[in-house]
Amino acid sequence: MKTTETPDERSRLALDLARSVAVALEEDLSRQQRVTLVVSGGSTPKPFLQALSAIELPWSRVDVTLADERWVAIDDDDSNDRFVRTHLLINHAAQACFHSLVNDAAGPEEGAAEVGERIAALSWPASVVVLGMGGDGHTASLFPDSEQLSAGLESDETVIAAHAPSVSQPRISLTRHRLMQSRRRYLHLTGEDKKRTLAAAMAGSDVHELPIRAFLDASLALYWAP
Ligand SMILES: O=C1O[C@H](COP(=O)(O)O)[C@@H](O)[C@H](O)[C@H]1O
Repeated sequence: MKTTETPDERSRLALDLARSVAVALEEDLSRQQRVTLVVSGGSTPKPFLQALSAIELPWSRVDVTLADERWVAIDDDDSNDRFVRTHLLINHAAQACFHSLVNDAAGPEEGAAEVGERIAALSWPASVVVLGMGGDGHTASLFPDSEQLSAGLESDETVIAAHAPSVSQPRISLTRHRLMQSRRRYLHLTGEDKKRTLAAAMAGSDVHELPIRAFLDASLALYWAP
């Protein structure tokens, strides 16, 4: 099915989302010393991260981390770490403190305990979590075909190691439990295909079929453009 890209609408959406996130961070920074911002990887967030980076804020008091990560070297093209450093930790946001979801361990199973401790030590609830969604209804690295999906949706750990036949690299993901420890949650989507997936998610209730369902509550702010 054809998806028509409309860059202007996507750029406007990214700017709207960036402004909304910045207002939220500023509001929390007026009441507390440090705030936590959780962002997603993938391709969709690039213009949002760039727009957010250009907004003036007391960024040195903002801790940034990821909803999920591929267990690859931080200079790998597929690294969300690299993605955030390239597109968010620039301009004003270069002053933010970034907390990676990877370490030197051989794989996410070996590395998860240390990463989880480090991420749990940030200021929670997070001010803002910005989620993305794949066409299969996954969010973060909570994939419908993953053996670790139940753990990701139900465990009270901070992170889980995740594998799925549909993706080539091992992953590490914040759990639903940790992602829900947030004052504000946004879902940032583009394209007709994702709109259809979201509509399907809204029409049913099996979180194992479409994991994004586990996050669809009245407080989730939807940001979509064609
Ligand atoms: O694998 C991932 O995919 C989703 C969506 O990515 P996109 O490229 O379609 O924007 C993302 O939200 C998730 O964090 C990422 O690891």
